[in-house]
Amino acid sequence: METVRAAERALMARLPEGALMQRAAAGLAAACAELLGRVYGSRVVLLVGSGDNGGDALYAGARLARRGAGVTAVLLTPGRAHAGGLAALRRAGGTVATADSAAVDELVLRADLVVDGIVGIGGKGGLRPDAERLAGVVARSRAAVVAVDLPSGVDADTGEVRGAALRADLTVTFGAYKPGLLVDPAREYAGVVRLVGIGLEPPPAEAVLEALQHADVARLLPLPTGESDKYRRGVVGIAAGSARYPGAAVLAVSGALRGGAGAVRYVGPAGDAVIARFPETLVSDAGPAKAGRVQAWVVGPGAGDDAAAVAEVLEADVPVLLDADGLRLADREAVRRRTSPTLMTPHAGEAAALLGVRREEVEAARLAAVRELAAVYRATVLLKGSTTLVADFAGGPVRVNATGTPWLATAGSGDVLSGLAGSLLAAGLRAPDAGSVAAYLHGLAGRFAAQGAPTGAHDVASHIPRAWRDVRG
Ligand SMILES: NC(=O)C1=CN([C@@H]2O[C@H](COP(=O)(O)OP(=O)(O)OC[C@H]3O[C@@H](n4cnc5c(N)ncnc54)[C@H](O)[C@@H]3O)[C@@H](O)[C@H]2O)[C@@H](O)CC1
Ligand SMILES: [K+]
Repeated sequence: METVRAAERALMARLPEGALMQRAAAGLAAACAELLGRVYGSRVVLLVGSGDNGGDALYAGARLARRGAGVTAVLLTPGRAHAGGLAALRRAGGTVATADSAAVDELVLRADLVVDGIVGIGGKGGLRPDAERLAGVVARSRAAVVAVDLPSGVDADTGEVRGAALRADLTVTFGAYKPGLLVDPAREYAGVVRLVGIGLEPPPAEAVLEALQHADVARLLPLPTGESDKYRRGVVGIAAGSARYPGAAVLAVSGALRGGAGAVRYVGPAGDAVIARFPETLVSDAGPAKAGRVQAWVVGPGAGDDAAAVAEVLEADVPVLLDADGLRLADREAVRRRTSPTLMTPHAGEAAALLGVRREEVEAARLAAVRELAAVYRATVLLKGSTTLVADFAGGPVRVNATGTPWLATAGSGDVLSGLAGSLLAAGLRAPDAGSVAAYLHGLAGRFAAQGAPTGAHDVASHIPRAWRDVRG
């Protein structure tokens, strides 16, 4: 949050005191009014902490009170609530209660709207006991809940939620998206997120997270030119599958064929299954080192215990994508020594095994986990899951993928992703771009394939071309 704060300080130096808060409160009140539909006669409860987050809530409450809402501010730390905001609310006809008064629960339970202004980006640690108790009452209420800047109790910087937190239907955030609004588990607490501009633009180079949009992905897609032949467009090698798991090889190849490489070379024991489904594949049963030239390797999906193939691939002087069994079988030092890029694509369980922690710990702190893995392996890491993150060991913003859908949590879907990302590597994309573009296309393809119903991984792969066309407009 230091970036946001620095930008705020710079802007405030140029603006009359309170101007930013007034902009924030105006945007917040407008969003609340829209949610309420009819403001006049509605019952609004403001939960107000001791900082400027509470100030925003109080000024917005004053605006709603002036439009005829019955507004009560519940002060969690009486005596320390924002003085200007409190005066404005009183002038507008609002009333004030303290969190320990007996009537507060009833007030919350009967409200149409609860505005969570307990803490914003200045919050430290989880909710205090009185706030935690109120969060429980809010959860039982049928009121719509609007969080100011971010839901109180979530960590703005990391997306971690260490205890109780307010669950919002809508979060109105100011100036910039905070990581806690984009990364699970905190993201789940935020509901729909609306960004209100207050004239605050943190310098993009310092952003902690970034999310690619259609136009960004369109710029990164490898497109054939008049000069292209299949070798110039890149050959991707897939070392995957085993007698036990031939399907993983087929699915990885199905992703690779749709990723922009000019040809797909398959190496491993599932050649017959691959050829039967995709006759355009170049198949070899010699090891990766003897398979002929490729511009990138994918190793691991369904590979069983073929540690030799993983070691051979890691020696190759081209980009390598490590997935599934490949992650488990790869020697850490061999990965760190590599001079060509390495892209690792674990899910939370695999990431936990590599870091030597429990899966729950990775799920609770996804941002920290993806950064740490990237640093430990000197690699680019794509952490799959509810919010897919891509981090590079060289630092820079972590990319968060916005296109995912829970329907993608299906067997074999990761094999398709690894083939797709490997193909983009072979076509010349940098590892962070190959990972994030693949996640983006894969998420879109999953949405097109699912359309609200369960879908299989092969179907996701066959919708990748539609995702390309959608991105290119
Ligand atoms: N700085 C600015 O220019 C702007 C700030 N805005 C608002 O101001 C907020 C940040 O304000 P502050 O820096 O005052 O910080 P907050 O209001 O987020 O919280 C800090 C206050 O809460 C207390 N506190 C910290 N952790 C707590 C916890 N776990 N439980 C209960 N109380 C806790 C602290 O003692 C401090 O008084 C933003 O989130 C946003 O809502 C907006 O008004 C837009 C402009
Ligand atoms: K809040």
